[in-house]
Amino acid sequence: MSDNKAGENTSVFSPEKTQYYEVHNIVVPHIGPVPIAKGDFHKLPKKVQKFIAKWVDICAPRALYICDGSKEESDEIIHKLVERGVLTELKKYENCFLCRTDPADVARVEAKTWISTEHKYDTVPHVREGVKGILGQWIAPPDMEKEMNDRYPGCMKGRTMFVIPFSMGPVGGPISKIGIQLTDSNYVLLCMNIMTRVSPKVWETLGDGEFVKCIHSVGCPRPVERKVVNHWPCNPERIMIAHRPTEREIMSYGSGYGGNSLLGKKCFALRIASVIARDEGWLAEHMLIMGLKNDKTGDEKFICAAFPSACGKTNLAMLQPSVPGYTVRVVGDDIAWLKFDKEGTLRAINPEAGFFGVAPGTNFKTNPNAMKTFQKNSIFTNVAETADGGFYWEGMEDEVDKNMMITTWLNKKWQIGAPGKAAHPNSRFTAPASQCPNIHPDWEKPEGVPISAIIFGGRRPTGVPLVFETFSWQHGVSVGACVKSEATAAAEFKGKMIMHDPMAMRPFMGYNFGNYLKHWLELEAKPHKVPKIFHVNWFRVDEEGEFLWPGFGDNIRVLDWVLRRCAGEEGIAEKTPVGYIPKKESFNLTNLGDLKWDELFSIPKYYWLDDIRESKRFLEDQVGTDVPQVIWDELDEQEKRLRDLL
Ligand SMILES: Nc1nc2c(ncn2[C@@H]2O[C@H](COP(=O)(O)OP(=O)(O)OP(=O)(O)O)[C@@H](O)[C@H]2O)c(=O)[nH]1
Ligand SMILES: O=C([O-])CC(=O)C(=O)O
Ligand SMILES: [Mn+2]
Repeated sequence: MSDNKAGENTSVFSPEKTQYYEVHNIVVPHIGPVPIAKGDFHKLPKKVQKFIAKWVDICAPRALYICDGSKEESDEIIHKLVERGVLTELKKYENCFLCRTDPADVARVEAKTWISTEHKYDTVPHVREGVKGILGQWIAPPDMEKEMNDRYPGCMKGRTMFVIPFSMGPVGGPISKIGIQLTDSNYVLLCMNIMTRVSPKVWETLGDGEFVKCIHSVGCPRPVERKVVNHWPCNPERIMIAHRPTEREIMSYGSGYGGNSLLGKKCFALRIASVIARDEGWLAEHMLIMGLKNDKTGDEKFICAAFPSACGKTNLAMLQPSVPGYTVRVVGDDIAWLKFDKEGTLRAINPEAGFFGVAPGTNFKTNPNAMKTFQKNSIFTNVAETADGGFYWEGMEDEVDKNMMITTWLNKKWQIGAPGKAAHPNSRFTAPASQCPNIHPDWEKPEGVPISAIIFGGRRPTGVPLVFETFSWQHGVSVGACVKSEATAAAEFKGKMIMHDPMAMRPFMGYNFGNYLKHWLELEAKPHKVPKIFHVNWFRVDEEGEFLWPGFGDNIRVLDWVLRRCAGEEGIAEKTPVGYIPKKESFNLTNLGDLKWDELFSIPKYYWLDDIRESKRFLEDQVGTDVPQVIWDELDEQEKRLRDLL
């Protein structure tokens, strides 16, 4: 790569030239001219030209393609991918396609995700000696440079480099941010077109301004050395998802899947954005946003909820109520950017433009709104296919003919009832949010919607009640800091272990978690009106392992109680050591049938005492001296309340 001049402290990635353009080529110092397949390179902002040139010089693609996010562009790419066998058309629907990945590339890889800052403790907390930190992985800049040098030079040989200008949040909105992703994956381009706002308008809005630099390569230059499985190039052994928050830069190598490759999502909108949010006084959170309009009064309230991956955000956001009373509409299903306005009201925007949702478990009973959203213009990854050109996954048993021939995600013939699974447990749909039948009319409102409640939750098979309200903002933050959940298929973990996932952000923290908690606590300052904080658990089971709560559409009953509490309704809550729980007679139980209320709401003293000790140990081990004193005080008080319990 570039030869550093003596004494000059530049990265090996910095080309010296600033003039890169010939009529049909971009000309870079080390590899010379590279043809421009599409787009007006010379019209791009200068900073962008420099960014692209630097990476063309390093990655050595065979051509450059500047995307415009148009329907024609997607159609052209889809056509090519269908011809090559990368995508299969799902003929039963309009403009829907199935993609099967290499089975070695099916989920986020947390063990290979890194953040690089000059000072280690900017990124990770003071973890106890000998303990492996789980709240982010730090890598020193020189080590990162070395890893990059081992991967990127020539990594796009024989492939096209796509330049994707995208906005997280409505283009030009006051809370929105711009990113530019370079990628050699056309699947990624298609999904980015759905998940973010890709448009030439981004160039105008950007001008000379700052943008988040996103570099992505599947790590499979041509001629390929690694066998390509399913026409899905990737390099799982060499995956590295790296972030430089100070430089607002993301470099992702080796994977084409989901949160590893759609860099606007977890990498930008959570990890990098949480750092920007810290610096600018707002929050970037792993939260859904939804609106609930009271049909009687017409009053509408919005709430945010943070659950770990594959724990029910998409389902709650799209909720179809099982009982009358509310009109429920979705603003976002995965990520919220929250900012206090001048009046001190907390407002949230959904930075995304699409849903990248878990397919298994989704059906017309559990989530009809999702089903209706992806009947057209959608991409399905690692689901199964029915003989009549439809999608199929676990949970659709009652919606497909029992004798239907099905091809699994692994391309094997299969029928309902046969052993094994038809779809990968982390298989996903990618669909435009605008197609959701209950999308909120204000979902793209640039200044966001006002938030009345924040809800934390996780998969807790035992001990944790269906819902409780925390006593204060500080208590709520301590509850968020202690969120735990059973592992799911969204990342590489196996088995059903209960893991800590504080604030549902464990895999997505962009900076020292202790400082993140301080930031949350500081937001309570005047004139900020902080919302109430709740905790929910849809996943408690009885002795037979059956869910105690029906979940899905019935979750409206819980939200009803939450909103009544937010409105200050008295007499509907009972105080317990962990928070307020509903009084049974105040809770909407109409048509619910048998419900083991006492079991669903019990707060077993010794379970909770163990839990709190374990949470304290977790914070001591993982966050150490960075834990704010307020959090210790809250945990001590909670422990005392539990001890006093008869
Ligand atoms: N029992 C039960 N299962 C649920 C409920 N809500 C969601 N699920 C199941 O949990 C799984 C994940 O749900 P999602 O809504 O996709 O979870 P998510 O939080 O959006 O996941 P990510 O997109 O990975 O962040 C699916 O298989 C759902 O069917 C519920 O209320 N009760
Ligand atoms: O990031 C991904 O691959 C999918 C996702 O939404 C999550 O894991 O929370
Ligand atoms: Mn989701």
